[in-house]
Amino acid sequence: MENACLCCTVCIEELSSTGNVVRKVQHRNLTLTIGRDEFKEMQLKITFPKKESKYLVKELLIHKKFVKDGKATVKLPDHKVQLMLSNCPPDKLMMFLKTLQTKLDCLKDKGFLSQRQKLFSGKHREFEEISPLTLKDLQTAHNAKVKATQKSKLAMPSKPSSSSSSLSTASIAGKKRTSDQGGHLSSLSQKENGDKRQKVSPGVPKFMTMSKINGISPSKVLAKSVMLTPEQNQVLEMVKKGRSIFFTGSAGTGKSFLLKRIIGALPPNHTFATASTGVAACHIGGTTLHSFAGIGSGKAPLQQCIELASRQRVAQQWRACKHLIIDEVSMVDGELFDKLENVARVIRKSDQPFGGIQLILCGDFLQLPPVTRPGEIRRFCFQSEAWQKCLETTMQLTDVKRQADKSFINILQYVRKGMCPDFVSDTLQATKHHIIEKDGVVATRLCTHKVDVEEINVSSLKELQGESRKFAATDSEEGYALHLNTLCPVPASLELKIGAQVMLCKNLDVQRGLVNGARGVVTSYDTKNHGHPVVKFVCGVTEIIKPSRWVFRLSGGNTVVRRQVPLKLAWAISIHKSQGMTLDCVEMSLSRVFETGQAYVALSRAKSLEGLRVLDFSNSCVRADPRVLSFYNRLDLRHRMMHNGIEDENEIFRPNPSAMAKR
Ligand SMILES: Nc1ncnc2c1ncn2[C@@H]1O[C@H](COP(=O)(O)OP(=O)(O)OP(=O)(O)O)[C@@H](O)[C@H]1O
Ligand SMILES: [Mg+2]
Repeated sequence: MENACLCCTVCIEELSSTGNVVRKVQHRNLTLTIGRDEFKEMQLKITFPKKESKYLVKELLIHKKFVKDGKATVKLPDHKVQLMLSNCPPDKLMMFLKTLQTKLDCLKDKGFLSQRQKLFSGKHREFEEISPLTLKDLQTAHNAKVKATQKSKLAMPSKPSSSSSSLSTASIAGKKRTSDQGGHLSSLSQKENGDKRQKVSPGVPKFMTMSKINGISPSKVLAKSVMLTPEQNQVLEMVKKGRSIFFTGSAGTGKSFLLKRIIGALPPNHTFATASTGVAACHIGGTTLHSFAGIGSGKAPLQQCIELASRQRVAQQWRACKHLIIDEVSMVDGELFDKLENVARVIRKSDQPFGGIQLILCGDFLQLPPVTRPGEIRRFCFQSEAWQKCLETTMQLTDVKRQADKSFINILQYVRKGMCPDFVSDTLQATKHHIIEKDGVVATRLCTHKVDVEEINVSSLKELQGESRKFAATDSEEGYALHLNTLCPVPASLELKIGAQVMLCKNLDVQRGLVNGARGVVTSYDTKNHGHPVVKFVCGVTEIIKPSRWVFRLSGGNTVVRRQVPLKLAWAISIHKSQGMTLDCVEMSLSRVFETGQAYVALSRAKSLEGLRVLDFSNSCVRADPRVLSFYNRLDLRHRMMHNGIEDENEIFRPNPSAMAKR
């Protein structure tokens, strides 16, 4: 069972009775397996290259603050052992810990056998991998926690005493041994010979309680694990097989969404998530491709780029990389891609394509192209030599998730391909009469040019009556403000007034609609609590917006953190900056469109036709690059050919056999 096994780096720490580390040994690539013994009690098996160790698990403490970085600590107080796990695929680690916790909660609910009962049972030793987590398990664990919380509330003396003594005499009727569950009790251990509980490791304050880890309701937990569409799952499987892949699809088919899941499925120490632009990089929690590569703008001759990438910290990063993710690859210049491929081979001292790195590229070439200077010849990434050499598989996502309205999706498909039949232009022209303002939230204006954005936001803020408030970002390193301004969606200094139109730049609570791109208006400040802005969102939720953190990995591996209120002014944003976003209510002027794909990017940000207003639609803004169209036509042709004879209908290219053999 996939979630019962985890392969990662494990540092095994042996602890003294006071909780100090007395010995520690680090092992790479150990396998942890959750199983049951002959008494159906939980065992954690660690498989070393030449031996294995098994621990009976009755108590467990988990520190999972860094689970997103693929790290966690599992403490087994009964065995005085602490396992420091690192370099785990974050999603896998999360599910492993959830399985461990939930199954243990279920077992605790049933109670444990005594040593005596075990001795007299006469059973043979057994180890069986634990069964997959079911909704029933989650429900049982959840109920057990509720029950335990109620019991502990009832057992709680009116005057709380300072230690375990108030808890030590609590016993649970009908069970030989039950370690009470949930809440603070999960940080308590029991002695073998009774129901006495005492606090273990008072010196380890940051261990999570089980109730916190399992705090999500069972249905939500399972829903989260089945969220990918079948075609998204196919891509994920292909990535897991180690293929170098390009996956594409129209706007809103969930490419970036899937990338986040892919990142969660790969080992963090060897995975580098990048994108062609800062905004797109931030969207997937990564860095820019330029920042990763450490070759400046990449315009210098190849030899110079190699020298730049040979700097110790940059080279270390290139060597550590086994999986390179690039979002919005349509904006990566073909010449740059060829240079990167060359640099990768030289720095990694490998003749394999891209130095043996697995490439996971995603984007839509019918959206914005690479930025070029006037007079410069544009070369798309798919026209590069490296593309032909390195990419083994291309897959397409076809299920649009951003919009639900089929007729709007159909209109967008025409615009994407540079086509504008009458019904498309009639429908889009008619949107200029749409009234999309709601509850004081005005539509965000998408502008073709950056200068217009600045002007609209500054002048609109000025026009508002009332005092302005400034919110200053806190950066972990001084001197990075300018760099962070390009990477981070929030500015170093954010000026707001009551009535300011804002956009949320972070997913705060997806269930309640507080998602990246959600539009709202500042209604007041939370005077009781640091004066954080209070925002009323289009989705109907009013929320105090507290500062959030953004972590960026710089070239050379260092990280820098910006802490700022996750809002930005949203009277206007540029179409280039909007690439990758989903917007609630959006207005645009397309008369000065200057790029192929630009109108498509702007239009496809809207979640619905009702939430869209095009002020001046004309057919001339709908443009697609003929080279890109023929690239997609070739893909479609191969797709159709494969459809007849090949099982995997979304797979367009068969793998490049030479690249496969070498990896
Ligand atoms: N499997 C899914 N289930 C539910 N929602 C999804 C799924 N996949 C994507 N979405 C949602 O669809 C919207 C669009 O997804 P996303 O931004 O990843 O699309 P995209 O293909 O990257 O678009 P673009 O080309 O514009 O960057 C997001 O709100 C995302 O949360
Ligand atoms: Mg995207």
